[in-house]
Amino acid sequence: MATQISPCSSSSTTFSPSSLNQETFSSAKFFNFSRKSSPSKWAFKISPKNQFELKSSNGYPLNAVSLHDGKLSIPITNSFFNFPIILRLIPAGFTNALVGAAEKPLAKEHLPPPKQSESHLTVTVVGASGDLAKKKIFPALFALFYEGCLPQNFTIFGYARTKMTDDELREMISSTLTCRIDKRENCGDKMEEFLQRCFYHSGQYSSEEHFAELDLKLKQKEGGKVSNRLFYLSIPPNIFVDVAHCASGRASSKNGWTRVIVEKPFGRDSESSGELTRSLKKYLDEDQIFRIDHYLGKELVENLSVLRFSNLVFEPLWSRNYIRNVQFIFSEDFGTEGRGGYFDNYGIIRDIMQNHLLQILALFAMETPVTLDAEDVRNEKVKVLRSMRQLKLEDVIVGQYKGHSKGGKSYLGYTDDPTVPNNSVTPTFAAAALFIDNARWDGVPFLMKAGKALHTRRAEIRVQFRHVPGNLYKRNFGMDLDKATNELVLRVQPDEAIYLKINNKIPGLGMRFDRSDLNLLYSARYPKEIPDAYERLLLDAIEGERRLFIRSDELDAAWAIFTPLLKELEGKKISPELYPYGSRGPVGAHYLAAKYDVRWGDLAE
Ligand SMILES: NC(=O)C1=CN([C@@H]2O[C@H](COP(=O)(O)OP(=O)(O)OC[C@H]3O[C@@H](n4cnc5c(N)ncnc54)[C@H](OP(=O)(O)O)[C@@H]3O)[C@@H](O)[C@H]2O)C=CC1
Ligand SMILES: O=C1O[C@H](COP(=O)(O)O)[C@@H](O)[C@H](O)[C@H]1O
Repeated sequence: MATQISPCSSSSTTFSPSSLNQETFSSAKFFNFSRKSSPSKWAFKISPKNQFELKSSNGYPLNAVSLHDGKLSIPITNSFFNFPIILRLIPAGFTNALVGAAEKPLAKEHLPPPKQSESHLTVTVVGASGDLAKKKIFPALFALFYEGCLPQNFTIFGYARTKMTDDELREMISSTLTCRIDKRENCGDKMEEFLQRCFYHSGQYSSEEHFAELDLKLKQKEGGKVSNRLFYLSIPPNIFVDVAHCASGRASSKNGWTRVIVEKPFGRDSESSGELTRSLKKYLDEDQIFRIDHYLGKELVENLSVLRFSNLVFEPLWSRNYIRNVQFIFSEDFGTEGRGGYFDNYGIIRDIMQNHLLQILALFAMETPVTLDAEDVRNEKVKVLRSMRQLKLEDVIVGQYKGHSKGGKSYLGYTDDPTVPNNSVTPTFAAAALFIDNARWDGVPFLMKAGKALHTRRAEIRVQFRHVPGNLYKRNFGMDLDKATNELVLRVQPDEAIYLKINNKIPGLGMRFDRSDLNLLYSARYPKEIPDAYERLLLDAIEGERRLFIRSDELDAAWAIFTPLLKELEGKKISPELYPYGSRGPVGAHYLAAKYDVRWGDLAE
């Protein structure tokens, strides 16, 4: 039986012990459950005669459970999954001091969350009038509401300088809300219900007074319940600290939690990032700061660890012994249109490589974490990032797109954008070779390639394996053994897929070979629409799950790899190689790969 559990909606699930990892016990047992709990944690084998009482450590009422025909049935409710909770499964008649003794006092952040009906969640989207808020944040909040993932009592607030009424905010966001293709029923009613929970407050980002006004409105909505407040800073980075100051001083919760999601960019280099962290920490504790990298919320990125750590066929191969190189490729088939002003101050290395691609690399290359808990995973990511060499100028090439006409249509070059200086040398494309100086990855090139205005939109991880030693069939491959190596591809987007390139005999009497794919195409295997990355990350922030958010020491380690290179590039005003809009990017990327005896895997496709 596959143990598929809808993360948020109410359901009653029956677990069949025979299909899961099994455990026999006769005394009280503790289980740490959260939405992320792996099915193996749900494993019980219990004598068929026993009656068990299920109790949660945080006061949630959970129905008693009993066994029927060796099956344990647990009612799962919204509240059950909205907060990580520890459950104790106690054999009937087992009254003991052990149960009490085993419970540790909980730290403030881990205090039992109050019952749903007694608490109220508010999500304040700061910068509500902006592009990201409209495009991603409000739609993700609606999707969570539709899925039953938001608590019973919640309110959404938009905050920005633009003058708007509540109705105008609703009007603005209503055009961006959609229901999933497979869930159209009640869509209109649900949207209306959601919109009625959305409100707006106009204010300055550095005005304590305006945040105090917001606080009053939040209190009104909370109606005396315990208040949990999430602020999403969807604003330019130069005002992050002002907002953190005002929100924490004048609009933070007095009796529940206050968390702040901070959007990238987290600084421009090691110094500015360190300064930003220090400034934020004047007003917020590290565990209140949720630095978001939305690539960590993408389905295939989340699956990377599952693929590697739960499949025996992969983990033993995951080292320099079998892997020749790893490639992280990001391309977009549009330019910086509309965001040129922001982009010119950052460039593609800061916009994509230092965060999205490096985060994926860290997940890919880290050692096995002790557990899947946030701190264990982030500890391993920091270790691998700190084992990386600082990136050198000779291991990087940069490019910038120029105008191009194709099929009677003209595409403007990067510097044709009126918000970009004519003489800008900001890279819109970069390729880099990175190295991890540890025992597992010594000498393996980790190549990155990221660009805007290229021929296609794509994000993928490609793992190229070594040649087969003493290959019996090498004559069949001719001179080019590279073409015969196995390659594992995780296509993050679009058309999520995992495929493995293998060599195969073409059926027939001869001995001719073919390169074929063992292909797991998500749309064919999993017909459900995949949630947007922002949904997963918002839900995690609401639940207090930090695993997919970036800790400050991870950020320091990430900037340490790129800062010297960025300074050199900018100090020397290195001119980028121009490439036509819609092309495959600068040819320098091929020379860089060739220097390490690598061929970009995406060229063959
Ligand atoms: N857009 C995207 O696709 C992505 C964005 N991000 C990050 O998310 C954050 C928000 O992005 P986005 O929505 O595109 O940003 P916007 O430029 O749209 O800014 C958001 C809001 O902030 C206010 N604002 C803009 N400029 C200033 C300024 N100079 N001073 C004070 N307030 C200002 C405006 O609201 P008002 O005038 O009403 O106050 C604006 O509506 C940024 O940090 C960005 O880097 C990250 C990934 C992707
Ligand atoms: O963070 C950013 O990401 C987007 C690409 O995100 P995706 O989820 O659409 O792949 C990129 O366009 C933008 O420049 C960058 O700031």
